[in-house]
Amino acid sequence: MNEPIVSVRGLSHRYSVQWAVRDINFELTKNGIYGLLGANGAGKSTIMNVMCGVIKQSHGDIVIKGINLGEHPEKAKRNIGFLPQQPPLQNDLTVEEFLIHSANIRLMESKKVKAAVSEVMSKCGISHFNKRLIRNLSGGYQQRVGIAQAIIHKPDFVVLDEPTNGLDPNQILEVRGLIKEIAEERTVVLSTHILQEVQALCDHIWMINEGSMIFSGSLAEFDNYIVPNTLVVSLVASPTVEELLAIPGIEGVEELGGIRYRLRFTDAQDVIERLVETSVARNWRLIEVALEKNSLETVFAELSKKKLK
Ligand SMILES: Nc1ncnc2c1ncn2[C@@H]1O[C@H](COP(=O)(O)OP(=O)(O)OP(=O)(O)O)[C@@H](O)[C@H]1O
Repeated sequence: MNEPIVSVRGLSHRYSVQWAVRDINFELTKNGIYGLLGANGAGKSTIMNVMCGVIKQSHGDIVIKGINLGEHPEKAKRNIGFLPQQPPLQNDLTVEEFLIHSANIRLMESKKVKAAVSEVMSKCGISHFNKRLIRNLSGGYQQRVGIAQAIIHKPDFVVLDEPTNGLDPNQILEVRGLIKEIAEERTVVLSTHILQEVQALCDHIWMINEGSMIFSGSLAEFDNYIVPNTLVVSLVASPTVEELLAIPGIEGVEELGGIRYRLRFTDAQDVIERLVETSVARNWRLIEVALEKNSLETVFAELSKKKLK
């Protein structure tokens, strides 16, 4: 197996008495977009700040491309690009001046700075604003500058804390497009509290609740993690609610109007078989059976109540 780009081992952090993050573990070996999903205050920014060496964790290790961040911060940080929740922009500088400043902070070789600034402005679609003061850019373009400063030194690992927060719908689409491009050649971890964001962008999801990781998997796994427990049926003969409730395994019936019903059950396979048998025996004329898929919102609400085993 390849050397992991990032390993997070037993990461815990507390600011004062309360633990903000408890025992987070993961390893990333492939490029792509990894989404850290959680409600406000779940612990996302804490994890990101620790992974980027902005705050020092109470316990655990962060290893970036084989380099322990706690032991060799300067060396490890050469491989990390970070866009914090509050982008570190300097409003009185032009885009170009600010990116030169960012390259210098990253200790880039001075002869490489000019080309790197030009390349990153082109990549982020901000070349035409090179001489504009950052304060005079729209929110979407400011965010592009924030992303540009995060990748100017060509890190393999890029961390973006709520990168589309506060942007309008068009800006969100543009910034998401840019993130996808960046992830083609890098490992990107982003945080969000918006389910649609992970759906639109991420190859892998972690869900954080009250500082603990409660889910880790693909979007499809996330969506299917909670097995559906309702189905919708159409019965031409319109049986009564009591008749349907009499079928073993059906725990609730909701009339949807006309000949349609929503049935809540415990075991899908058994219930469907019994329903078909009963329908044939009583001539109910079953013409539709559809399992209802959980919406991501439902999964989110359910997972928030669970803890990862
Ligand atoms: N500097 C700090 N001092 C004390 N407590 C803090 C500090 N920063 C965060 N916390 C607390 O740690 C917990 C996790 O916060 P964190 O900012 O990591 O969550 P988050 O998921 O990023 O939320 P948000 O999306 O609102 O930023 C919260 O209870 C928060 O109040």
